[in-house]
Parts: sequence; structure tokens; C-alpha cells
Amino acid sequence: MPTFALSRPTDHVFAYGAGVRFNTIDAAAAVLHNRSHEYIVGALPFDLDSPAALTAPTRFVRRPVRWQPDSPPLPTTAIKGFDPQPDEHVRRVDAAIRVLSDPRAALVKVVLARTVILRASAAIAPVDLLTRLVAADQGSNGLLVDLSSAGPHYTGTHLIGSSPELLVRKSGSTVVCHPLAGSAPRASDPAADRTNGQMLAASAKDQREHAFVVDAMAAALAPLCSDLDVPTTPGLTQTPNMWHLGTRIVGTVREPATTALDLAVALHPTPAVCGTPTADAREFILANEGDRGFYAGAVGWCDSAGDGEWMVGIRCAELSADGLTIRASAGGGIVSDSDPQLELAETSAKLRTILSALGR
Ligand SMILES: C=C(O[C@@H]1C=C(C(=O)O)C=C[C@H]1O)C(=O)O
Repeated sequence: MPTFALSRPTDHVFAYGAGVRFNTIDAAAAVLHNRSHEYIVGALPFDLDSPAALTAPTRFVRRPVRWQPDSPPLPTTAIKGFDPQPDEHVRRVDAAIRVLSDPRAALVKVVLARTVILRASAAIAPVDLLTRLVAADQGSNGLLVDLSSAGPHYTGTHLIGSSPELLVRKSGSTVVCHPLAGSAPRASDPAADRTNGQMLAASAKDQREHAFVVDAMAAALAPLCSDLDVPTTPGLTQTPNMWHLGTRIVGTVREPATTALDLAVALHPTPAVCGTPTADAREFILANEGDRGFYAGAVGWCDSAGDGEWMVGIRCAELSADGLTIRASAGGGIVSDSDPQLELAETSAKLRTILSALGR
């Protein structure tokens, strides 16, 4: 059984075992810099004050081809509850809009999320849920992390998902980021679907939500990268369930010693999952939602040469150690002109990634 997997359109990584476990990023970064281990894999939490789930695996395999598995059957699941209830999420969005509309408040964007809790009729094997997500995604995106390194509370639990959002990839001296922010649901009717995409591309509110992310990422990258190419207009990205505004940012690392993990830590949490300004948004989220765990964190790998790839930890779920309980979370960026009911609908559309992989 892999303890880590990251599937992408052009390659996939599987890692096995846990040679050494790290619950702090500094400890993991140190072994990469002193080259005592060749690979680090795992997950960063949303809140960097919480434990990380990083390991030096005993085996790391990277194949330069797309993984296109068949979809295995899964046990059935039933919805057991919501955290918070949908009407409480709407209330929180309303409260956020009031703060965001106050000219004296520093906060201009905050990402609010909610969780659906499901119970399976029999244990779900982590790799089976991963395989279903990868099989269903047009980009073969998928992630799986054994979270045991984060401490007793996480022993045997897994984060499993299909994130479309590249936080950062470093290969050689080249750095690529592809932030997403600004969303619309896909529609089954092709004409309605095209319209949804076109309206998103033309939406001033979504362009604004997106610009907060690109600006923050460009500012975080500037000290670390030269030749930063930051397009001024976002493009459209699609997943099976969502349209997003996306911007591909490319740069060159100034210092060869900068690793993909260093870059991920410098960028995370972006305003795509937290908000603007970061500290105010984080405070708002912790006060309203509590601990997000590894939802809206980052998942990836890094080698001792500094190469690696980190995805934003979204469109994912935490699977309990007994394989029976699934907590799937999704959020959306709120700005002063957001509509609470549309924001609730947006989280429902984003939750479709996990719910449809569970056959719902
Ligand atoms: C926070 C999530 O998604 C993020 C928020 C988006 C938005 O607010 O439009 C879009 C893509 C992601 O960066 C999520 O899927 O849970």
C-alpha cells in the first residue's frame, strides 16, 4: 500500500513506507538541505502552526507517464452530517460579507469552507478511493497522503483527493505555479456549460477574487525568483465539476539551494484558500471554522536536488483509520459583493468531486 501518491497529467509518484516521520516542516526541510534523505513526501496543514504530515519514504517511484486506471467498486456510503450545517455556512458568509463591506476593516477576501461527513457500509481502502478519483478526472489528478506523521490524532488516517490546483512545481531552476480562484459550476448541456465558462471569464467579481491570489503569489515569489512571468489576464481551467479562472506563473529560482518545499512554504496559504490580508483571513477562519486539519493545506514531494511538486489540498477528504468515516470539505472565496446562496451552491458543486467518486 502506498503511503503517498501524487498523480498528474504527465507523470505520477508513488511512495511507500515511512523511513523517518516529521511533524515539523523545518525538520523535513533540514534533511533535504543536508541531503541525509533523498525524498520528502506528505502534506502541510492549512494552519502552519499545526503539525505537518511529512515523511522520508523507504521507496519513491516516479513514472513519467499519465496514470489512467480503471475505476474499482467502493462500499456504499450515507451522509451522516454536516460541519457546519448548510444554513450556518450561509450565516457565516453573510457575516463575512458585512466585515468585507466595512471600509474600516482590513479584510478584503476570505475563503469559507464546510464539511460533509459520510459513513461507509464497509471499510474503504484509501488506494481504491484515490483510483476512482484519478479515473474520473480528465487530467488524472489525484493525491493520497498517510497522515500518521502528524501525531496520534492522525494515526492511520489518509487525505485523499483530486486537486486541480498547482501550488508550485520546481524542476531544475524553473518554477511554475498555477493558482485557481473564481468559480462556476459545469453544466451537462454543452451550450449552458459554455455560457457558464464565458460568464465566469467576464465576471468582475471573480476577476477581483482571482487577482488577490495572483498578486500575493507574485509578491511571495519575487524575493525567491527572477524573470517572473505573471500574465495580467487569467485563463479558464475546467475540471469535471467546475470552471475556474487560472493564471500560469513562471519564474527562475535566484538561489539554486531553494527547494520546492521552501517555495511551497513561502506561498502557502495563498488567498485561494485563506484570503487577503493573509493574517486577518486566517484569524477569521480559525475563529469561525476551527481547525481545518489538512483540508486547504498542500500535498506534494521534494527531492534532495530541490525538485518537486506541491498541490493545494482541495477537492479532498480525510478518511478515518478504520476506513469507515469520510470528511469531505470545500470552500469558496468571499468578497464584499458575494451572494451567500451562490456561495453555498459553489461549495456543493466542489463537493461533487469526492461525492461522485463515492458513487453518490
Ligand atoms: C477552496 C477551494 O477552492 C479554491 C477556491 C476557489 C474560489 O473561491 O473560486 C477556486 C479554486 C480553489 O482555489 C475548495 O475547492 O475547497
